Amino acid sequence: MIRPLRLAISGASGRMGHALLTLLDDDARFELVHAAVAPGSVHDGRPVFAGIADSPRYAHDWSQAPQVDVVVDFSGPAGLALALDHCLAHGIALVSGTTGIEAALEARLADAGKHIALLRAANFSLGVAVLTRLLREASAVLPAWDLEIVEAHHGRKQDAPSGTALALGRAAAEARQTTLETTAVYCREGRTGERVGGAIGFAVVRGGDIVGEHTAMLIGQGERLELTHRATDRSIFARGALQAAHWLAGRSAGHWQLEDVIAGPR
Ligand SMILES: NC(=O)C1=CN([C@@H]2O[C@H](COP(=O)(O)OP(=O)(O)OC[C@H]3O[C@@H](n4cnc5c(N)ncnc54)[C@H](OP(=O)(O)O)[C@@H]3O)[C@@H](O)[C@H]2O)C=CC1
Ligand SMILES: O=C(O)C1=N[C@H](C(=O)O)C[C@H](O)C1
Repeated sequence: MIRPLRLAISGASGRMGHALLTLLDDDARFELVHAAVAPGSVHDGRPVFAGIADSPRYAHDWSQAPQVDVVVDFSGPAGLALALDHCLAHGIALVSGTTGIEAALEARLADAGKHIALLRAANFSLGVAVLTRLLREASAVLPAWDLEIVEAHHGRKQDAPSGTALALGRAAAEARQTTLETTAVYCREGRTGERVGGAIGFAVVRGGDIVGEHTAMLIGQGERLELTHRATDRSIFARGALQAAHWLAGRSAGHWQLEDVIAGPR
């Protein structure tokens, strides 16, 4: 019998942590061995699975972690930085869905690919992977149409625009042989003047319990194409991340993509 992979979750007490733990209940591929939370978290020290005698406990301290095969991180920039330290120190594969990362941590992550297997995605759903492909194609076929990306999320989200919106914008920009750095418009207010040709605009909605919605609007003269993805359940992200973790554990160092996982075994 193949032993289950020893899994650590970074951000285990959060919304995505909860979605991951719910799926793990019924997934023999993994054994949860560490459940990382923030220093000072109210969950620190509590059992992860209430009523189970030998349940792992939430812990802020990675030095308490036993041997781990793969870490799945949905925490935030600070939590990801701590998980990354641990993965680099012990040669552990890392799957991360954390978004809103600043340049210094991006640079550390870029370098980490030389030492560990790393797979990051702004969105682990299958539907958004397909949306990205469709947008790439539509943007290339309709290069002169105006592109606006609208995203909506729950009121507790910490970053904007969402990582997914930025990734969609990047994919479209690439298909048009340009970059987000030169085309993105993140904010419009007051007397903005006319829309700049070739701009990729972003608009952000926050409120209530919206799980995550993204619409790419390609706007021409007399017609408009809209590509929309609506997530209604976080389990779609959790399932994708666990699939990625199963695929990534034991792989060589490097930056792997969700597309590699979807394409199948190598
Ligand atoms: N790629 C994708 O498919 C998706 C990505 N995301 C991204 O995942 C991230 C988390 O989202 P969500 O679950 O909604 O967030 P939550 O705020 O619900 O959860 C965050 C979790 O991270 C923990 N945490 C916070 N700071 C630290 C720290 N310094 N060290 C260790 N752990 C820490 C929190 O612990 P505690 O609260 O106990 O203190 C909590 O468990 C965000 O960046 C979000 O954008 C979300 C959904 C899908
Ligand atoms: O914070 C969230 O909730 C989500 N974040 C991701 C993002 O920033 O794109 C993915 C998903 O839309 C949910």
